[in-house]
Amino acid sequence: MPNHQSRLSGVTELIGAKLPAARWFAGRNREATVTGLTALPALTPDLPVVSLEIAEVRYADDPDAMDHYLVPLCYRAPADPAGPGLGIAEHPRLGPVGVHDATADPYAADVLLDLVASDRELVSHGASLRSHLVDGSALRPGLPGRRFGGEQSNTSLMFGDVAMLKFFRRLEAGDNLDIEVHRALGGGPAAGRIATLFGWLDASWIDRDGTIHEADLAMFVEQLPHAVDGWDFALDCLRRGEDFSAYAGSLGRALREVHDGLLGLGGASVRDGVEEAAAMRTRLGTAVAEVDQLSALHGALDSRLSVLEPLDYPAQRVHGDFHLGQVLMVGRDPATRSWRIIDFEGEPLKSFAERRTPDTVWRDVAGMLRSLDYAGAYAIRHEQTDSAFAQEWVSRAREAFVAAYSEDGLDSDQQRILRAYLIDKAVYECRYEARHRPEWLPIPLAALAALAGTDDTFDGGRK
Ligand SMILES: Nc1ncnc2c1ncn2[C@@H]1O[C@H](COP(=O)(O)OP(=O)(O)O)[C@@H](O)[C@H]1O
Ligand SMILES: O=P(O)(O)O[C@H]1O[C@H](CO)[C@@H](O[C@H]2O[C@H](CO)[C@@H](O)[C@H](O)[C@H]2O)[C@H](O)[C@H]1O
Repeated sequence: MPNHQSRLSGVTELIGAKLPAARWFAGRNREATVTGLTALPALTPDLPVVSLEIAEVRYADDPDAMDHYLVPLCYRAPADPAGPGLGIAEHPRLGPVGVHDATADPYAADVLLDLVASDRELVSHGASLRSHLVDGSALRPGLPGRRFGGEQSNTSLMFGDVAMLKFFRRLEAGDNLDIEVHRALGGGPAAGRIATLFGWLDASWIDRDGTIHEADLAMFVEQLPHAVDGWDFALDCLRRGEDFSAYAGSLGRALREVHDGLLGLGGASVRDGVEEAAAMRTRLGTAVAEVDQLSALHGALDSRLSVLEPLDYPAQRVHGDFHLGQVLMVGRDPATRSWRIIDFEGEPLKSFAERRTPDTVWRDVAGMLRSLDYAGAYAIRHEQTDSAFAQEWVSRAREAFVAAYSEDGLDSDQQRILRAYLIDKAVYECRYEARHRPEWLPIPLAALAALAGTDDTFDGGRK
């Protein structure tokens, strides 16, 4: 066994006990065990020791499956004034230590900034940790680090008002999709639609079986100024009674520019309508098995998907999980503020291989149309917004988004394709809501009831 392997039953057990409750742990509803914890080369020689560690996770329901999660730690003396952190554990080299979450530790934040602000490789016992600096021009020494407090599925550190370091929690073997897209679009015509990439961290390590693993660990980007999440921005408009169509139009143009840029990442291919309809039917079947309320719509939705079968249509790299939470309105001045698109990691319920496969741009268009519908439905259900106003708000926003995205409007095939992807997205949402937020399930269910109707086309904004 390579001796960089932590072999810390104490620390491994402690992390194993904490992991199931972590916001970022995707296996919360499964019986999961941390079967190993591998320390990458330490970032500091003496206590406090900052150490990025990789937890190997296995599942009782699928013994062949294994995930790797990134766990940034900071070991401190047990009597350190910072307290015990996650708990005290026995470290084989350091002895008893307080095990702290490095993403919540100001000293660790300084050390991490120092790492990402340089081009460096640290090597120890067959494991390697590398920082790649692409653009350090905005960085200043001593930028204070703090953990980002907003909603997210990974964990980010903010440095001053300049930079953001996003740690990917569930690691993907090889290149991370988000970094790949930011690298590919940076410097090109769509660069203004995304955050500037400052750099990234990657690593390789050897597990107990001698298998070599490689993964990207973190993305270091520009902190977008005065950024408001598109979901909050849209709901504020609804609350103020403000029309969203101009914002939706600029969002449509932004998506179009990003899609044009993404074409350069892997090029164009073709999606086979027969295969895609079959894949959507499989996903529908899975959702029906998980969500009882869907069974009444199963037959009608299944037959609506046949619309794809005679069609072959272009595919390329896309965003994959495009909704209002994945766009930020940036800037304070209403005259100059504009949209940025973030988080190109794709749908969390898909495998990494599926997320990388070229897809149709209509998946992203459908995602945003569904999201606009969600905003209106949420306002009606949870904020007592007038129903007629909210429905009109949604229709106008959806029409403006599609019109700006497509410039010349949709031909009849595109309308049919879009309709099928609206169904597929709402089916996905039913699974997502049933698992995470059952009280929101009526929103995609209502959309599916409308989409199960007999019309095969996308009727402007209304369905
Ligand atoms: N470059 C950025 N600048 C400022 N805030 C950002 C930036 N990127 C993301 N955020 C904030 O972080 C939140 C989560 O980002 P996201 O990339 O979706 O993370 P995750 O994949 O972990 O869910 C966003 O909704 C936004 O509020
Ligand atoms: O965690 P991610 O941002 O990758 O996306 C997941 O969570 C989203 C909810 O936070 C979920 O989006 C659904 O709810 C949104 C409102 O909260 C709505 O705007 C989206 O249209 C709707 O799909 C997303 O599907 C899921 O992948």
